[in-house]
Amino acid sequence: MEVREIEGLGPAERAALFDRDAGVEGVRDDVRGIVDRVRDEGDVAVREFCREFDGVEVGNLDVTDAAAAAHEDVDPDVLAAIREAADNVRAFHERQRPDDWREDFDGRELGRRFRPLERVGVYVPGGAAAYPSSALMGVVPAKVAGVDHVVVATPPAEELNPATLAAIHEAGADAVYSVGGAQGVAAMAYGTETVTPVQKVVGPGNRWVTAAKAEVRGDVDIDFLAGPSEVLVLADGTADPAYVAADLLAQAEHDDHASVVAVTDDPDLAAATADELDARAPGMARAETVEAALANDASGVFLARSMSEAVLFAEEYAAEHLSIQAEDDEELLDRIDSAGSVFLGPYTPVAAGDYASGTNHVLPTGGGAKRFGGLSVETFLRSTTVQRLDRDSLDALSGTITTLAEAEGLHGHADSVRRRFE
Ligand SMILES: NC(=O)c1ccc[n+]([C@@H]2O[C@H](COP(=O)([O-])OP(=O)(O)OC[C@H]3O[C@@H](n4cnc5c(N)ncnc54)[C@H](O)[C@@H]3O)[C@@H](O)[C@H]2O)c1
Ligand SMILES: N[C@H](CO)Cc1c[nH]c[nH+]1
Ligand SMILES: [Zn+2]
Repeated sequence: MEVREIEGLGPAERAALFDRDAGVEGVRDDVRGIVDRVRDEGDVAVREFCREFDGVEVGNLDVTDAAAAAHEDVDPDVLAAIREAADNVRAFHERQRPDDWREDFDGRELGRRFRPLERVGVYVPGGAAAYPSSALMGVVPAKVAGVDHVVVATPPAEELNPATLAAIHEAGADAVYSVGGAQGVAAMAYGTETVTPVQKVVGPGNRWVTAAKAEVRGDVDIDFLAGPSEVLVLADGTADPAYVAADLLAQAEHDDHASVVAVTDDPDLAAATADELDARAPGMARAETVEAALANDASGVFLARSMSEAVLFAEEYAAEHLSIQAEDDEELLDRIDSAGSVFLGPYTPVAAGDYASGTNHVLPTGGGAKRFGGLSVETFLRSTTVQRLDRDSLDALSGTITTLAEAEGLHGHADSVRRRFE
């Protein structure tokens, strides 16, 4: 792989890096057709798309019982790993649960309370790879938030992946449907004869899933666009090129459209990382996918003239995962605001957060981290403000309210205050 200097990047190269969309826009028209048909035709369309895109004749779309059975039968070592990961994810997300509060503000009692959504849909991917970990990342926080009915949609297969089913059951999903891709998202958003419609669709997926979430947004709520995986490793000369390359290769194996980047001010590290990528990619089990991801125009190894230039690059990229492998990692982190999830130091591979440390791996891609954060307990909550004023506190505020109300020409508002003092 060629090392590119940031200084020499032209406008088209910068746009490919910083306005990347991982092919999502290119499938928007196709996805609109799929979503419309599922909304209009329900299970018939779902079954047809399962046949067309997954090559599977789906009988019963509802596989909730199969998930319970898989939980009984799955390899005990896999179940133990699922349970430990679920415990860690639960512990981290319980820490996020906000408390209701009321406080006195000069005699005005004001507060906020939080209530869970009632019905949410979690997309659990499963095309090119199996994703039991994504089942935990979507369902566990929803249950911690107190969502009553959590449904899951996951792609069909001649034989559904037992670890994915077991994780869905372990996480506490209430219903599981065997439908993936854009049709899975649409089924949860609009409901079908079999699938219960939900208020919010969350979860990661490939470009068809991501385009479908963009399509249904507005009719139902969504979390954000969590498309093909991304990592940016910000490294200085102290980093080990084998670790830097390993973190890039790990995310590259998700999808041809994954984006993986290393940025450093050290020419030797840049060259060694590029060599390591070239040496290791061809031998990987998913070599074709890895090589496609490394070749895409939002991926690469970049040389900065200074760590300040590298930091600016990382900020503009706003990666889903930001790994900092450098001596002054905390100082560099202080200078970056935009990243989905941050991994500090040589012994914090992105894979730790992908599976088991406890943080959520459903994270914004395509620069979404400039505007919002990843999946959390708040994703599943709505907040309501509450207030109580007494006669004295209303009296103290009445002049301000009536003056503003009259300035707006809304005399009924002013009158609703004055009447209380007549
Ligand atoms: N950003 C995040 O938080 C995050 C987390 C985990 C995984 N991911 C990403 O999730 C994705 C998982 O992808 P996957 O493919 O393994 O599983 P997936 O479940 O996302 O997609 C599989 C579905 O894609 C649909 N599909 C495939 N080809 C199609 C076509 N030509 N036309 C229409 N639909 C088609 C099929 O319906 C299939 O069921 C990867 O891109 C991975 O990087 C992202
Ligand atoms: N890296 C993915 C998020 O982009 C999450 C994941 C699941 N399994 C392995 N990795
Ligand atoms: Zn991953």
